[in-house]
Amino acid sequence: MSLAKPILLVGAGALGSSILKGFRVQGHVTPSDVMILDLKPGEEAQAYAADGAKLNPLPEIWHSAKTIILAVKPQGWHAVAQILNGNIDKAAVIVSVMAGVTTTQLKQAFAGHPTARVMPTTGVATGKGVASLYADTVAGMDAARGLFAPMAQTVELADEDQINSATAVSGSGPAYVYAFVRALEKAGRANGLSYSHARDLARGTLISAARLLDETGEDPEALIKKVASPGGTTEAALNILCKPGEGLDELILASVDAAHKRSRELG
Ligand SMILES: NC(=O)C1=CN([C@@H]2O[C@H](COP(=O)(O)OP(=O)(O)OC[C@H]3O[C@@H](n4cnc5c(N)ncnc54)[C@H](O)[C@@H]3O)[C@@H](O)[C@H]2O)C=CC1
Ligand SMILES: O=C(O)[C@@H]1CCC=N1
Repeated sequence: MSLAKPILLVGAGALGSSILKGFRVQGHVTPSDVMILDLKPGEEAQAYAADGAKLNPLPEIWHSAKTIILAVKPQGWHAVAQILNGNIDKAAVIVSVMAGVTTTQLKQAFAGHPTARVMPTTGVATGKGVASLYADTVAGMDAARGLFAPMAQTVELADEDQINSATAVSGSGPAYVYAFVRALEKAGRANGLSYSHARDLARGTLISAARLLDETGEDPEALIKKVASPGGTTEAALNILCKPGEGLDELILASVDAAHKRSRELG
């Protein structure tokens, strides 16, 4: 797994900062390996600069970058491509984490550069994210792996179109899980728990359930059976939550379909 440095990160917002945190946690990229371009650098970008990263360096310096991560919004990336072009090394690998922007579009904007697409989760910040990778060249896939394999469980996609599905399931997925925790917390309060107890119980339930999923490797179905006693409280809840035809399965399917559709539109 080879990762060519220095790295130029364009966009250090929610995801860009998570990537920077993941570099720090895993140590595979150090602040001195990094240049950051951001119009409004936040806390993490500033902390990197304090530790030796170059923050908003002059364009002359961008030429030294061997790997360039594009982490701006899909709506703003054309402006970034215009600014970068002519100021970057022809061999630099372009790694896009942007939803929707296709390899064809990247290659039009960055002619001659190897490219890769990655759909990470913000969980890379802890060194334990999830990332789907797609590249049509060895150089592109090497860069994507080198950046993300140390801080994420990676899935390598052979078909670029599947990155839209990966975006809808895992890129956006953490927000679905947080929405569930929020709903459980609200329901706890509605059922008489104090604010702090409802909060602790909802969060703790997610974290302990996720640990079991991870540590046992068991299917959700088997784990559900271990919680739900026949005729018990869980079954009473699941009869509503998973009501055939109008329960969670249908709601998640419709939600993922909507995200998938939006991912295609963003390109
Ligand atoms: N937030 C997430 O969970 C995920 C986001 N993504 C993708 O990551 C990309 C970034 O998303 P977020 O980090 O959520 O957005 P964000 O809005 O938090 O961050 C974007 C950053 O880009 C900077 N920026 C904008 N225009 C710029 C320019 N011309 N030059 C330099 N910096 C510029 C902004 O100041 C901001 O800090 C998007 O394309 C999104 O599709 C992908 C997977 C997950
Ligand atoms: O909401 C979005 O468009 C981005 C892509 C996946 C997660 N956040």
